[in-house]
Amino acid sequence: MDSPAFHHALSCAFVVAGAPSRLDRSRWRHRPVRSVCRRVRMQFDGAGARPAPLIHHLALLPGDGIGPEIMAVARQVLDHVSRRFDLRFKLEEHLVGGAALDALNEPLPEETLAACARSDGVLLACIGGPKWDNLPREKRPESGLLALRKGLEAFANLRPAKSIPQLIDASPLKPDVVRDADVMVVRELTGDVYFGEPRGLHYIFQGNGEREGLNTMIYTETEVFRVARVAFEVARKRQRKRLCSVDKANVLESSQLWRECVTKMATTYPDVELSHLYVDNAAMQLVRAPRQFDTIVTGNLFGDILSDEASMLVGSLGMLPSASLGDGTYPGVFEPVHGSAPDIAGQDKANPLAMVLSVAMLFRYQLNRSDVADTIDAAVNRVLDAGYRTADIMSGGMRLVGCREMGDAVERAMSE
Ligand SMILES: NC(=O)C1=CN([C@@H]2O[C@H](COP(=O)(O)OP(=O)(O)OC[C@H]3O[C@@H](n4cnc5c(N)ncnc54)[C@H](O)[C@@H]3O)[C@@H](O)[C@H]2O)C=CC1
Ligand SMILES: CC(C)CC(=O)C(=O)O
Ligand SMILES: [Mg+2]
Repeated sequence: MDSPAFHHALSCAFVVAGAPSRLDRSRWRHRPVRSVCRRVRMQFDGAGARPAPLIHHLALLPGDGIGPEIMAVARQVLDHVSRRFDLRFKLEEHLVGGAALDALNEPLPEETLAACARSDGVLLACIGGPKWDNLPREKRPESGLLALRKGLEAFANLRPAKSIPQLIDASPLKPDVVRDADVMVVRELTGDVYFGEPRGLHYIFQGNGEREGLNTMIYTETEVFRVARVAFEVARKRQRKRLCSVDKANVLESSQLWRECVTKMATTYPDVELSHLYVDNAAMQLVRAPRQFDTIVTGNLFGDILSDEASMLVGSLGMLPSASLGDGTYPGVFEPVHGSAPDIAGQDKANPLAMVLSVAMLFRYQLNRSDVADTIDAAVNRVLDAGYRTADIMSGGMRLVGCREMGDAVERAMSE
């Protein structure tokens, strides 16, 4: 699972037949060499000179709510990484979500998508908030997030939820239930009911004296095969090599197709043990006996819900990072699982660790630097060992800190 070759394969080598592109690449690829190639290219100062460090161009999207607070911590981590590993970053902040609506009346301005598309990796904090909740659908911050994922063809969202011994008491579940739980949710991210097709077939309609809301749940075979393939690859590299596909095939045609495609894909992966669960049962099993799960593959809607639920294996949404990956044409998006937490925004209460761990996933899955990722993961571990806790993971005898102090603690721990 941790071999550079595997992560390189995951982040850039999945060849997906028939994946339509919604970007005009020639317009946005200002630089001659693609991101994935840039990673392995050395830059030379001149004949006989020492190779200069690579410059990684990263697009940072702080977004809304607690977004700017946790993005500040991500920057701290990147600054430290830059010094310690002699890496050079060009960090560019761009607007998305409510912040973009306020400034430019668009939840995903074209320049933001273009900058992300030509970057070497995208770090996104979170978007949304009550201020924008009553806007028309296409003007909501959430539409900007969906358009970003779709625009970058980030169809596979890896959401690891691994119980952390130091946080066993932070989980509302019994220690005996969550201990050693280690689940990787692979959530399909650019299809399903969030992207009902044909475009425009989603509405609230006034007819016959009452309103009607409609969305369409659609999966094509191509969409299921490509995410299933990622999930089988992930499962294959894990120790237990088990994959559970979660659907609602007893009721939904799109789920029936999902199950057929995943089952077909399994013939290519005889070393991976495939099982199927209906989503209602899966939701119950996840809190009843989470250790039965290894890798889960599921659709966009079910994955959204199940991964928030899985955060309770660790203790807080504030601990869950994610990587949203495509076939390597565009960079991945590295983003916490949580939203903008308006209830605690601007109060220095947010847990920045999901964001920090998402930075680690950027190095592991996108920049092919598992050594840097390991350093960041280890620093988070040390900080928890030392007893630092934000309010969401606080338990008896620990040291309550705010977002900024947690960031400082991570930075110090990275130097140890
Ligand atoms: N990827 C994204 O940007 C997402 C955005 N959203 C948007 O976020 C807004 C709020 O949605 P909610 O349903 O409240 O979900 P949420 O994930 O923002 O918050 C749920 C609960 O978890 C807590 N929480 C979340 N992240 C935390 C952190 N890092 N540290 C400490 N506590 C944390 C919050 O305080 C809240 O009590 C909405 O506008 C929603 O659409 C929701 C989910 C994902
Ligand atoms: C706001 C949603 C579109 C996103 C979400 O809840 C998620 O990606 O987990
Ligand atoms: Mg969600």
